[in-house]
Amino acid sequence: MHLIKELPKVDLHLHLDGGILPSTILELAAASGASLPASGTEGLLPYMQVDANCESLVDYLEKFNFVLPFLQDRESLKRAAFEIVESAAADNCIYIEVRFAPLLHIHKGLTVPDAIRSVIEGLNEGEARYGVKARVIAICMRHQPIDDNLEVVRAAALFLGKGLVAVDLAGDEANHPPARFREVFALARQLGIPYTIHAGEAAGADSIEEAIEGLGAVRIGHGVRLRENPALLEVVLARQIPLELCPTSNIQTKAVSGWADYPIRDYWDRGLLLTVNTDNPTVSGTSMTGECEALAERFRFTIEELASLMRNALNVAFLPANEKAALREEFDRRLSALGIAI
Ligand SMILES: O=c1[nH]cnc2c1ncn2[C@@H]1O[C@H](CO)[C@@H](O)[C@H]1O
Ligand SMILES: [Zn+2]
Repeated sequence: MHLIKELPKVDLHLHLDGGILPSTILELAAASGASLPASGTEGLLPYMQVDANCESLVDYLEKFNFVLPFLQDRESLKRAAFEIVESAAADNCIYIEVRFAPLLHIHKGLTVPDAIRSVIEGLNEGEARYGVKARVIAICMRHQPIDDNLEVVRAAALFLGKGLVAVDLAGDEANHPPARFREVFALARQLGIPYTIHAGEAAGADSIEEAIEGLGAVRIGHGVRLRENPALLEVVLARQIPLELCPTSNIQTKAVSGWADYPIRDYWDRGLLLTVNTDNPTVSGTSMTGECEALAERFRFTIEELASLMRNALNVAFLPANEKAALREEFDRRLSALGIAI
């Protein structure tokens, strides 16, 4: 559809390690002397991106193992963060929240605060260069010990309002239900750090309910399986708890069986507060433009509806009110320059 590329966009659910470019891995490997299973970007892509054989979230998560060994020092983290902003700028994003799990980047001597600092530095450089506002969400990982996740939350508190805006919980949802992490998110609450939680992707509505009621999440990562509990759907609707939908990823992980069954139009018509995001541009082979095009083609989302999804994202961003207001002004200016009225 006309104007989708130009539409100002907001990506609230974007994993740093899911958006590494194959060309960057080639360069990082060359610099460190590491050997790779392929010599060019095309040959590397299958190691970094899922294909039609992806059967589950566990299959999907396997792709991250390929890139993580290259992201264990300050410079590579900083570079990855900078490049995420660069790609977002090419997609006409005006604001992105980039999430990453510090515990996955401390295998060669970095500390958790070092890792967070490096990502913030890269995002700041990207923001200065490209004018895309970029903030960090630190992720706790479901398969990691509680104590280590508590350390992530404590480190996140050091950077709150200084480049970091929130914490999250990600990883293998089906085998690690959210209830085990109550203590971790109680600490986040105590420290005043807002949080979103991945739920309702590889597990059903119970997981969403626990994320909201048990853990106190103010946004839900994915939440696409919410329809499995109509009563809970009513609660999420009434409280206008935002869902960070990632359509392409949700279909690849089999959270939803296919595009025909993807519930976004139904959720939208019911008035749920929806945002649309990439999740992992490289792993999923997508972009914000790609996600918007899919919604336009498959569900007849108009450019005005797509713009409303982006405005929803601005409204629920983990930013102070004054920064949000400034971004909303920029957003409205860019929309009116395109002749889009919502
Ligand atoms: O859609 C998802 N659901 C759950 N976990 C995910 C998803 N995408 C990525 N990660 C996990 O988050 C880590 C830090 O970015 C990634 O390494 C991956 O394990
Ligand atoms: Zn995710």
